[in-house]
Amino acid sequence: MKKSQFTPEELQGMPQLEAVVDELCAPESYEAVYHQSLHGAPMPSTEALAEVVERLKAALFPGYYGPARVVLQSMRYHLSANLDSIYRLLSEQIRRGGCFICAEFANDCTSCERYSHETAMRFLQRLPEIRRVLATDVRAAFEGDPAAKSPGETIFCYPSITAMIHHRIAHELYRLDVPIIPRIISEMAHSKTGIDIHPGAQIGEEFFIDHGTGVVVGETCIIGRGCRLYQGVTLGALSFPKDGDGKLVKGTPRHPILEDNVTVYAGATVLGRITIGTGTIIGGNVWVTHDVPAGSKLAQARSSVAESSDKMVANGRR
Ligand SMILES: CC(=O)OC[C@H](N)C(=O)O
Repeated sequence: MKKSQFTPEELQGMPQLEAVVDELCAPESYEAVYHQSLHGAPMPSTEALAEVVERLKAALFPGYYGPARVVLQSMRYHLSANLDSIYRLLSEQIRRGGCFICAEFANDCTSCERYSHETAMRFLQRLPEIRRVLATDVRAAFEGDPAAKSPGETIFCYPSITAMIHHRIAHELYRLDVPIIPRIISEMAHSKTGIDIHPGAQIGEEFFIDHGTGVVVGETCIIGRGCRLYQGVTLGALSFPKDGDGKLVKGTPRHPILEDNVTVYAGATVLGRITIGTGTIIGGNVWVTHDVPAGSKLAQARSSVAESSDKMVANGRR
């Protein structure tokens, strides 16, 4: 007889494992956390979407991303093959996103196949405009940072450009009402850069976030052209209104509007549906919850100088 592969101790554990399985299979345990795929569509794949974004980066910035040796004579061939792959991969992910939301809300999604191909194509048709706007972000990064030695350095190295590539892709998919995929793409950039921009945020041309870590830009923000943020800036909501049933009201405009050429320095927090007028400069760590007229300069109170460093230490010890 063949010897059991399990030790006596392992076999003794089996009934206990079975009890765990029983509990996890009870409807009251899984109901709130179980996703049933619809029409054979599993959840969107983060791996496939990462490939879509990498391929889009190669299409938008040839030579910087994707095949390193792109020459002008071969660009059409690289691009055509790449766009063909993106079209197929993205259609499938859009289909999965559509089926995901239908499963969540028990909708009927019989046209998901046609919807996903049409939507992927409409997105691809926006690529030339996405590239045009991203080129203005690159210019803003190069012209806005004395430490940047060339526009190419910002394309290849700057978290702001990584975040904006993801954002401008995600925002177009969001505008096309694609469920969940835009958010997955935004969160990829968030993990990579520490910059958290909701795909719904409307951001004008020539946008630059210097350094970037800890920046948060909320869903209903509207940002004009030529704005600049530094690390740790929050453009957030001030309150969370609830409906008669005590449920959070979703989707209402609740984040700031920054008019053109606004600069917000490190650590500042700007909250609520307020308007920050053109050309305003908000200093580091300032907290703003009211409208600000154009051309304002907001600064934190100056920190006072201690009488002497000896005294500071002595006071600290007492
Ligand atoms: C950025 C921010 O305000 O976050 C709070 C919340 N997620 C909201 O969107 O309102």
